[in-house]
Amino acid sequence: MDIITINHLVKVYNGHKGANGVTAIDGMNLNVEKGEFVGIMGPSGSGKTTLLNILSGVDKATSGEVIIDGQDITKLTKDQMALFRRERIGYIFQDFNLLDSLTLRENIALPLILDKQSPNEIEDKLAPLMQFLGIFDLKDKYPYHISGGQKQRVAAARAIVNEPAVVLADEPTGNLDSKSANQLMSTIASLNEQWGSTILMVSHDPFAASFCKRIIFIKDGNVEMEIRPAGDRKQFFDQILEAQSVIGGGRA
Ligand SMILES: Nc1ncnc2c1ncn2[C@@H]1O[C@H](COP(=O)(O)OP(=O)(O)OP(=O)(O)O)[C@@H](O)[C@H]1O
Repeated sequence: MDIITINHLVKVYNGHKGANGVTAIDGMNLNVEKGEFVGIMGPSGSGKTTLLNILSGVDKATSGEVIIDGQDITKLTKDQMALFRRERIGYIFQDFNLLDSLTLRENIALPLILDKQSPNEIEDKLAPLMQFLGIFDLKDKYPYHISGGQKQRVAAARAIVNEPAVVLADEPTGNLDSKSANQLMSTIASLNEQWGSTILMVSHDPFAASFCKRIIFIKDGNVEMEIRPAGDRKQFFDQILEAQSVIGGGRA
C-alpha cells in the first residue's frame, strides 16, 4: 500500500507575473509504500530540500498531486496543513530540537499533549516506546543531563510517538561524528524494522544512506535512478558510491 504518492509534481520558485522562475521540481512521480525506509540523494541543487519542504507542507507545490496517507496535501488550506503535519508527519532534525525546559518524558509527549490526549493514553504510548529505545530510566531528566546519543533517541521517540504516516529526516547525521552517526542510523533503522515506521530521509552521506532499503537519486528536479541493496550494508555502501559517481551527489 502506498503511503506517499507523488504525481507530476512541479515546483517553480519566483515564476509569478510572467517571470522565468527556477524549476526546482520538474514533473516528478514517486511512490513510497507503507513500512519502507527510503533515502533521497542527489547533487546539490537537485531539489531534495524542496521535495522535503513540499512533503512537510512548509512549501506549496506549483502543480501536481502529493498524496500522503490518502490525503492530497496540495489541496489543504494553511490551517488544515498545520493540523495534518502535527498529526500525520514526524520529523528528525539535524540538531534534535529538544526543549531544554521540559523533561525527556515531556519532550516526547509534546505531540500527544498538543493533541489533547488523556494522561492515561499518553502513558500507554510513551512507556513501551521509551523502553524500546532504552531511555525509560531517563524519563525525568532534562536534555542537558544526557548524552548526544541519548538525545537522538529522545528525538526519534518524539518523531514517532503519535504514529505518523511518515517520518521525514533531513540530513540527520549532518552534525555527528561517525560513532554517533552509526548509533543514530541504527536507531532509525530499528524504528523502521521493528517498530514499522515509514521513513523518508534526505542525506548526502553514503554511510547514513546505506541503512536505507531503497535510495532514490534525483537530478534536476526529477527521479534519475533508484537502487536497492543487492547484498549486505557494506555492499550497499559501495553501490551508493558507484551511483553517486555516475550522477554526482556528494557534497558539492
Ligand atoms: N526559495 C527559493 N527561491 C528560489 N530558488 C530556490 C529557492 N529554494 C531553492 N531554490 C532553487 O531550487 C533548486 C533546488 O534547490 P534545493 O534546495 O531543493 O536543492 P537540494 O538538492 O536540497 O540542494 P542541497 O543538496 O545543496 O541542499 C536550486 O536551483 C535552488 O537554487
